[in-house]
Amino acid sequence: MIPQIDAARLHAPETQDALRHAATETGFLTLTNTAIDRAQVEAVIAAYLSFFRLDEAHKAQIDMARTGSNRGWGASGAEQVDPAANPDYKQVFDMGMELSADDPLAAHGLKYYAPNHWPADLPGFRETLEAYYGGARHVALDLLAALSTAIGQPRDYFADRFDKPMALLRGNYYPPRPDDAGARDFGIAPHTDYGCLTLLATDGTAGLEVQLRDGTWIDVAANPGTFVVNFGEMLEMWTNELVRATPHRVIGTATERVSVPLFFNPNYDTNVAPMGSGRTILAGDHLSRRYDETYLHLAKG
Ligand SMILES: O=C(O)CCC(=O)C(=O)O
Ligand SMILES: [Fe+2]
Repeated sequence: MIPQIDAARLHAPETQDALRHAATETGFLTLTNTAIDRAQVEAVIAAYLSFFRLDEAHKAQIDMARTGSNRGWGASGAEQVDPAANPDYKQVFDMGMELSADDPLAAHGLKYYAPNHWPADLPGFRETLEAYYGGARHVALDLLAALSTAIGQPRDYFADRFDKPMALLRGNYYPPRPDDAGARDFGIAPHTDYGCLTLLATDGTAGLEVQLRDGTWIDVAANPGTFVVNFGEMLEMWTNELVRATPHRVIGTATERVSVPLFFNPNYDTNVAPMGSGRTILAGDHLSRRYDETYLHLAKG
């Protein structure tokens, strides 16, 4: 079972127990009662839908395969998260943190702090996403503060490591599963997320499946206003594999579906080597390696 966490009681002893269990056993939890209400989630999902419904030529203006950045539109087939499967049939729209050119971190991680690409003629789209992005980062950071005490670290362990976060907000659009889709075709193939923490909103349509430790897949659904949270490979490494990165997938159904993950990662220059190891592995370098394996246009480039 997936633990449920009340975001208004993150530091209560029973929540801390549930959080530790979620992070170290299942790798997934659902989160209610955050500062982001149902209406705001519905608004951001509606904004993404209005973008994905644009014709291809319009979206192609900000196709990341053409612009070469991981901002803007990713067409169906642009990513392959599992080398044993075909490229995912989902479409995506990505935006993230922008830093001014004179910021020392901007020089490093152009990929992570690059200017966003916005579609032309879509009123309110940018504002809706930016407002949601700000709120989602707060929710994610609060949850990390609670997680750090739940796993025996100081409450502020993560705080100043996430003040210029490589935080990517994505809209995933899954069309109805194509009639000719086969066993190697997925909305998103089985994978673990690369980063630290993923805060996912969905439109309430079923589709997400999570793999339990015995290998079975279970459905996880959340209505707008309830979030699904999971942990990624970077945090797994950072915490000496105390926190688990759990495989998940979307095969897809006859119903179209929108989901909105915030991939929440620390500042580019954060040392995410296993705690206590004395090694240095920069968060940005770690992430780059995994991105290069997944975004087909980066792998080719
Ligand atoms: O759409 C979903 O429910 C999951 C999406 C996902 O796993 C991802 O974007 O990494
Ligand atoms: Fe994922």
